[in-house]
This record gives sequence, structure tokens and C-alpha cells, in this order.
Amino acid sequence: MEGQENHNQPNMSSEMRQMAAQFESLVQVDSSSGDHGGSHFDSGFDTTVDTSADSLPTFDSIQSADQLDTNSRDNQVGGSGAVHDSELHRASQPARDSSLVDMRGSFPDQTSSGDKSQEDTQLANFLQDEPSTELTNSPEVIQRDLERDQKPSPQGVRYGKPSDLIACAKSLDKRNTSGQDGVLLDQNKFHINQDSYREDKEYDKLGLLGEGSYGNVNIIRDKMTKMDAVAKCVELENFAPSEAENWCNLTTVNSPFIVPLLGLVRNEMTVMLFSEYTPGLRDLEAIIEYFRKEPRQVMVLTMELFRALVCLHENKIVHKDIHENNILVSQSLDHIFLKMKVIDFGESKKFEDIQDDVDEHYDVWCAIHIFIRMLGGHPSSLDYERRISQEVRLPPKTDERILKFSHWVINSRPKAEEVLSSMEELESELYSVPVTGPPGGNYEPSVNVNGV
Ligand SMILES: Nc1ncnc2c1ncn2[C@@H]1O[C@H](COP(=O)(O)OP(=O)(O)OP(=O)(O)O)[C@@H](O)[C@H]1O
Repeated sequence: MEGQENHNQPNMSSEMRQMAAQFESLVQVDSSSGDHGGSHFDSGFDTTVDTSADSLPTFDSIQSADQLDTNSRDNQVGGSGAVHDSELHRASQPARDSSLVDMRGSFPDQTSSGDKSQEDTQLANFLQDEPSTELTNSPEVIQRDLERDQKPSPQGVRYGKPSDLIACAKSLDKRNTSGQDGVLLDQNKFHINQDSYREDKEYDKLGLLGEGSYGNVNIIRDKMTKMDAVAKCVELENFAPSEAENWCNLTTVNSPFIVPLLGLVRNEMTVMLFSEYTPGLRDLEAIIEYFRKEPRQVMVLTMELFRALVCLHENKIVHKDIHENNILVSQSLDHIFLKMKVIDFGESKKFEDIQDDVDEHYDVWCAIHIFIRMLGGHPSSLDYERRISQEVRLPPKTDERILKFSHWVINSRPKAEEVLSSMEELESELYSVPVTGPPGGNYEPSVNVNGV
């Protein structure tokens, strides 16, 4: 019964299964040719092969045949039809001309019937086709076979929900190099064709938006829907499923401060993360100089950044890579129209995966560095570990309250929401204009509400 269990092993490689099946047919041939079964040898081993389905020869028995063969070599094969384990052993030897002759010699009855010649052909084919046992027995080959059998085949690109995208990201097989896998969230933006979403076929690459540490970021246009999106390419070996998972979870919150993730496609050894393209947004690093003379805009933009952090931290995610290249800003710096969005969740972590709130404060510390830099100042150290008693230097005309506020954030460990509420207070103190009510008297607007 043990043999049957092994024979039915789901992990058994195809070669092993084929070998077992061949033995099955050999044994059946033997049992049908006469009264041969049940012979026992004097070797002390029970080498009889039971031809019932329950005791089909197994790969294990083939391996152990080495031992049995040595023991039985000195014994004459008794009982013409008994399939001795030594035969099993020989059958599993590398295909050699001589092994074919040997094997035939151990089946004296086989030449006597017409059916036997057919069986002989089967046997000859088996012996010629079978690979070397030296190879098939090697642990590397067995492991490779098992891996190949278990490797999921690409499912193609499909539409799905955020949960499908996350599942797809987690299941990407780093060894699977062929075809495409992926989930796109928006049917109105992407047109999948024959389970594929390919450059030049389903979409065009319009140009380079930026270069990241792990790959390029391009703007693409879907050929069918004519919608644009951003495609960030990451080599499969560098891809962290947590980036897709955290970004996707944040997308479902619909925060105006987070660029939404729209899909994920693995194309051979590259993963593409598709996200929303907002025309007019540039990374902050490219335009930081424009903020220098505009402390109010600096304040407004930093408050937006802290709103983004509050959103992340409320959703139990830390970004861990807040810097000027990962913040997109509208090129209109008018404080009313100023837009800000955070990108790049490659380093992000879920709260449950981190030890304490150090990473949460690290996000805050990085954000306040950007604030100080936009104002034209710098802290005495850029080392987070030395965050306590850092000096902050700001241009001489900077309001004292801004300097005090910066010191507090950089040297204490306030949460993003605490910083945000302090900043809102400070901003209204510094910039709000007292409103005394509508103009009195006979004031009449020069245009009516329709602008006519
Ligand atoms: N949605 C977008 N709109 C405009 N530009 C973008 C967008 N996404 C990315 N970029 C540009 O591409 C650059 C690299 O993007 P991103 O930071 O996501 O890649 P990365 O490989 O993770 O980079 P790194 O690890 O160096 O931070 C950004 O700094 C920005 O200039």
C-alpha cells in the first residue's frame, strides 16, 4: 500500500510518474504470461512483485533496488515470470544498448507470443526514452522537476478589484519569466486585449517622466481609450509586493494627496505599476527654488504634506521615503490652486510590521526637513539618529514663530496630526486677514452672479 501512496504523490515529477507507469505495464505483462507470480528467493528478501494495483512499483522501490540487486546477483532468478527488483533496478539504468539485451534476457517468455513483440517494442522505447537515473535521482534534478510542476502558469492580464491586484502582486513568481500576469482596476482607462496589455499593441509609451533607483517612469497612452497613465517599471527581482499592497489600500481611501494606483502588470521579468497621470504635476525637487520667496506657499504646501501623512498613518501605513522627488506639486504655486500628491510606496510598511512608532516619526522628521529646506534653511544635522538638540538655521528675516515651530517638530516626536494642527494655527496667526463682514451701505456688485 505504501507503493500506491508514493505512486499517487502529487509532487512526483513527470519522469517519475512515467517510470512508475512503465513498470506498471511491465508487471502486468508478466503476470498475464503464466503462472509466474509469488516466487520467493533465498536471498532473505521478499522480492516478489505483487501485480495488484495496490502495490505498483514506486520510485522509492527503484532507488532501493540497488541494494537488492547486489543481494540477488548471486542467486539464480527462480520462476520465469517473477520480476525481481534487480530487473527494476536495471530498467531504471541509463538507456544503453546492452541494457536492452540484458533486460530482454530476464524475460524468457516474452519472445514466445505475438503480443510480446508489441510489449518488447514498448519496453525498448521505454528503455531508450528513459533518462539516466544518475540524473533523475540527483536531488537538484528532482527539486527542479518539483518546482517546474508546482510553478503556476501565467494567468494573463485581467480586470479586477483592489483585492485581486494585491493577491496578484503577492503571487508573482520571481522565477516565472514568460508571458504576462496582472490586474487592471479601471476598464474605462485600459483596454485589455487577449489577456494582454503590451507596449505598442495595447498602449504607446509617450515619454519619460522620471528615473527611479529601480527603473524608469513613463507616461503611456492606451490605444483604444486614449487615456494617459503613468507606468513605473521595476525589475521583478526588486519588486516588493508590499508596495502594491500598501499603495492599493491607500488608493481605496480616495485621498486627494495620494496618486491612485490603477493596475499592475508583470511583463516577463519586469513589473509595471500603472498610476494616475495628472498633467501639470512636477516633482518638488525640480521647482523647489520657486518656493524660496513664498513662505506662505511653503506653509500651505507643508500642511498638504502633513495631511497626506495623517491619511497614511490613520491607515496604518508609514511611507519611510518622504523626500522632494517623491512629492508631486502643481506648477501653479498660487496657494489656492496649489496641489500636492505623494508617490512611491516602495519603502512603505504596515504598522503591524514595524517595532514601534520610530518610522511614524521618521516620516514627520523628513517632512519638516522639506519645510525647512523650502524656506531656505537647514538643520544642523541631516542624521535622524541625532534628532535631539538639533539646531535649525533659517534665513534672518524668518518669523520667530516659524523657527520655534521647526525646533519643536525636529527635536520632539510629535505625531503628524499634532504637527498639522499646530501648523494650521500658526498659518492663521501669520497670514489670516480679519474679516469684518460684508461691505455696508449701498454696495452693489458691478456684475451679476452670471457674470454678465
Ligand atoms: N505620477 C507621476 N507624475 C509625474 N511624475 C512622476 C509620477 N510618478 C513618478 N514620477 C517621476 O518619476 C520619478 C521616480 O518615480 P518613483 O519615485 O515612483 O520611482 P522609484 O524607482 O521608486 O524612485 P526612487 O526609489 O529613486 O525614489 C519621480 O521622482 C518623478 O519625477
